[in-house]
Amino acid sequence: MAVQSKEDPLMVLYTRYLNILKSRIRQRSRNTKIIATLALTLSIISSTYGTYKWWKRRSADKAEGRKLLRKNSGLKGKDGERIIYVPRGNSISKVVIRPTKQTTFDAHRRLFLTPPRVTRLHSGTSTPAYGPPPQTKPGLNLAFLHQFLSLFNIMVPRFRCKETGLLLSHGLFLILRTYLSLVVARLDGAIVRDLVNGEGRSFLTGILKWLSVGTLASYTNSMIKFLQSKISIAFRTRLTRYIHDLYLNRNLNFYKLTNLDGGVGQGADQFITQDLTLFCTAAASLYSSLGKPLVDLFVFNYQLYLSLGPLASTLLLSNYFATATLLRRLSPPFGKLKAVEGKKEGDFRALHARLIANAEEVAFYGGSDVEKVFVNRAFQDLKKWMDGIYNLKVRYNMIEDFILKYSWSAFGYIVTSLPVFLPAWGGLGGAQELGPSETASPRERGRMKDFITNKRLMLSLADAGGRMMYSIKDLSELAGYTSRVYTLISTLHRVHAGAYASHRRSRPAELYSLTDVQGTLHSGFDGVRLEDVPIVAPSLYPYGGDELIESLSFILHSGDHLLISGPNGVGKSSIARIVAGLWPVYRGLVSRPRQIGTDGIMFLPQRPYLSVGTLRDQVIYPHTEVDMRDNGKNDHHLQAILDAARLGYLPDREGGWDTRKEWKDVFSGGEKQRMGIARLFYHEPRYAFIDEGTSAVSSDVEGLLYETAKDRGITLVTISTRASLKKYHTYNLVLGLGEDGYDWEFNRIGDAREKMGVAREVHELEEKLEKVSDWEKRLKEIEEELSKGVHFVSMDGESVEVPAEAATVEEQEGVETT
Ligand SMILES: Nc1ncnc2c1ncn2[C@@H]1O[C@H](COP(=O)(O)OP(=O)(O)OP(=O)(O)O)[C@@H](O)[C@H]1O
Repeated sequence: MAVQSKEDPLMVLYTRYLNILKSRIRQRSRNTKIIATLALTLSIISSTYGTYKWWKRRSADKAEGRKLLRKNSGLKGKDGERIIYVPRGNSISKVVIRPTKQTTFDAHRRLFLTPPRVTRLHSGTSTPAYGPPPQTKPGLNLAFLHQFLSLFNIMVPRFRCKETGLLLSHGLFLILRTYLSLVVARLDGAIVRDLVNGEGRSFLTGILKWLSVGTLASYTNSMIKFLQSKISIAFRTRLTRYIHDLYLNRNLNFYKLTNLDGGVGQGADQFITQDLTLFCTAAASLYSSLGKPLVDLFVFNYQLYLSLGPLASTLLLSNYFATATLLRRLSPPFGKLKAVEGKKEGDFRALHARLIANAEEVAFYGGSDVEKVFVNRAFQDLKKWMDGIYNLKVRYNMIEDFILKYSWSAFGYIVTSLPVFLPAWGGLGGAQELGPSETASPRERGRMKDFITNKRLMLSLADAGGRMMYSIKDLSELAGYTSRVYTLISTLHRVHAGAYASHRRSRPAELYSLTDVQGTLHSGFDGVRLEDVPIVAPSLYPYGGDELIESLSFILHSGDHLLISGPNGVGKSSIARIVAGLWPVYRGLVSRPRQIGTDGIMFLPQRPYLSVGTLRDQVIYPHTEVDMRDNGKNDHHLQAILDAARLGYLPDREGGWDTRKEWKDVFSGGEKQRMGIARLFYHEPRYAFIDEGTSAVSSDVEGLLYETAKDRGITLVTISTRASLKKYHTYNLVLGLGEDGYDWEFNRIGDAREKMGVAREVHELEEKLEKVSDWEKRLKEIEEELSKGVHFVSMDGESVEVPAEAATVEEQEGVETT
């Protein structure tokens, strides 16, 4: 057959361009040749010098990394980038993490919050506000295309980036593999022909060629797999960093996402850890499972067109379309099924995470049985869903397998037989059949070679087509993962931008919902000020929150310490949440210092938090060791701080500053609270909110801690129900007054109003005490009477006095007491 006997097209191209180059060089003058040689030498010297400088810089980096590796290597570079050194075998590699710029988020907001109408992801309101509405089912539709392209913008941010390089080299290897498959198909045919012809020399050469092509093909195959994994991890790195930048930033999106928005349910952990990984793996594998077969389809179809003729090509193409249409119709909605599976996995995982976080409490209550019921129920739910998916899959796989493997191969045999049975329609193969008649035997051998080559091509083609068809399912599953990741990122954008709009344009926003935030949080004030601020416990979007206090106003300057007191659940901690920016300011104005922590304002939460890391990290949290050293502090300072917080024994007890433990299990309740106070002493903020920060600390130590904090120039805002703390404060904000408990009072401790308030309180207490003493008196009288004896009236009306100890016996015998 002519095609197989032709020279390799790649070799033809190579020889042609080599000859052109040689002839051009020959035509040049002597001077030009000298100049060109000089230029080449210069460029070699300069690139060698460049490489030498690069190598020196790299060695210096490595030396720096080795020095910093054992310490916390979170160095900060320009533009907020972080430099970390990671051990890699015997060497160390430097990783620079650049934060995503605000302008990038602004540019992407359009993609994630205002999708084009045609995708039907848009909610229809004029104001851009929502992530995908629930009615958009994940599947092979325009919404999927939009979501995937939006994510692609993050995964491959510019043309000149690492990911483009990876995709291009992956593409090159895919083309190389297709080319090698062609070479293999030809070789296969040639080897069989030589074997049948009994040409030993050609046969051996064929085998040698086969082995060398095989080596190259194996290398290509493993490179394809390697690059596929590299693409997957590169995509994952881009997306994870992007999500982390959006999730963990100054806007406190990680808190707001679950506590205020609720768009992603229980939390983002499942989305970030599992769904994102599945999405990246599916996206990277789809590139090769769609890209390679697509290249194969074109190349092999063309080859088969040449050798089998137009009829065969038409038949093959119609076969593809028919199969794709049929499978698409029969395919269950894998995208939607996968998205729901992801959610159920998340629920199950969340229950386990919750159990780990609260293990001690559950153990004290002996709650293992009920917790088991919860986790088993969640697992059962997940299992049922997955069983359903497997049942659907088994039916679909059966049909898919039959069509792609057996009916396609039967069809393949028919197509390859075209040159034999229908030579006029059989392309070059047919032409050979119609050619001048040779002896029967060489023609048969030629047929065999052609048949084997064509069969191999058909097999590769069937494989390519099959993989394309299989990827319909993969594509649907990818649509499910895409929808999950897109939902997370669009919800994060919504939280980040505060882009909330009323669901119905005609209806006004619900009172105290996220669409009804009209207050201002002003940071940059030297003090804490609230002006007509309602204290509202928010509900999840789009519902309205509960008003705890209608309107609160007070102002606090440096040096004036404030105690916020009142009954439980009245809204004391809520004030701290509003000032910290965790909850929205629905109305009025809240002013506070700009900085959080050192030189600004700091909040010690009610539940003490201990981070992962060393003992040192616990004291300096949220600083890192590098920050600590930048601030001119060292371990001696930290020791003095621990001494002041009455925790000076900790480094010895725990084995030094660099000890790493699960600190939340190591420290006692009081130690945890004192660690919070130690952090306060380390950061020395101008203002500090302490929410029940010393409730587990003995009162003598508590007093010392308060005095030390004040001596260090920290203005305290203490939230507590302990009246004994009054003596360390200047002002007292009392909540929960009045009949309904909605009133409040802000008094200077010790002034006339406060004294009146205290007198009133004392008076109320005295009244209560009087009542108690009346009751005590009465109780005494009863006891005395009982000890004297009890008068009983017998059944016949006579009064009988019975000693106390006998009374119960008489009672049992039916005597009525008076
Ligand atoms: N994350 C939250 N989302 C919605 N409502 C909340 C949230 N946290 C607390 N609340 C509600 O806000 C109200 C006030 O809570 P807050 O913690 O301010 O009370 P508190 O006065 O500090 O009580 P305690 O003295 O018990 O600490 C409570 O009714 C509570 O249910």
